Amino acid sequence: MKVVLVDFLNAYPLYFALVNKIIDNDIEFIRKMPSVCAKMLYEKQVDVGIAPSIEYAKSDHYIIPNVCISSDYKVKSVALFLKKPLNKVKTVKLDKNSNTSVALTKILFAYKYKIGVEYTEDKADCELVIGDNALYRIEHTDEQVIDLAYEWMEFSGYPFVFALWIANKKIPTHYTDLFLKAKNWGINHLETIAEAFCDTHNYDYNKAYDYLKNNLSYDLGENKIKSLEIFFEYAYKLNLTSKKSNLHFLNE
Ligand SMILES: C=C(O[C@@H]1C=C(C(=O)O)C=C[C@H]1O)C(=O)O
Repeated sequence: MKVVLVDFLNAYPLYFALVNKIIDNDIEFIRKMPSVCAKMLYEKQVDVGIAPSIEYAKSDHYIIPNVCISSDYKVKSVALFLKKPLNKVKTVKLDKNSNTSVALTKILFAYKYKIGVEYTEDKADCELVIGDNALYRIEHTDEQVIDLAYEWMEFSGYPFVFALWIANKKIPTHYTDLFLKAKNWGINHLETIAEAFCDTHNYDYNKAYDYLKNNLSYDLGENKIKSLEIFFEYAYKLNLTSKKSNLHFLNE
């Protein structure tokens, strides 16, 4: 079993216990940026992966139930950094590590802000940044920062789901059980995880812990499933996906 993992602090709680063999397993792990996780999963270079949620809507894959990377209010690490007031923004630079937040940005500009903008890879009036890069940038910027989980909550009324465990084929329940056990271990050991991250990254422990505890959540309950359905509907409406997506969970 080959599994690709998102190499951001926000994903650590889902796999820390597996990668460090706190929970015994025979899985081969690779860590990549989210957009690369999506590609590897799609090209079947791996069997399972943590991948941007929008990828599910582009595939005929399976969602592993009861687990995701989401935010119930503000996520902190998925943000627009503005050089101008929002109503003056004409160009938006996207983050090439992301797929889901790129789609979310496009949906918010089209349907919430109702501003026509040009998307670019170059310097722009406003920039989408995700993950650890966003956590660092927030510390050192005087730009206006717009939190995209908060914006989605205001727009849709639901907590946003950034990433899912996705399998590109049916896998034995033994493995889905391992992923759920790892999540449960992770959410009960956020101190250990924040500490391990700060040992290898130049980041403050209290901030890492606060981020994991208060900005992120990992259960995939009914309101988050509803949120995914609404997100996929808007993505389809905006031609970001080519089909209307029904959610298929493993072991159902
Ligand atoms: C919350 C975040 O979620 C990430 C955002 C993703 C995306 O935009 O495609 C994919 C995986 C998540 O780990 C973040 O990186 O800040």
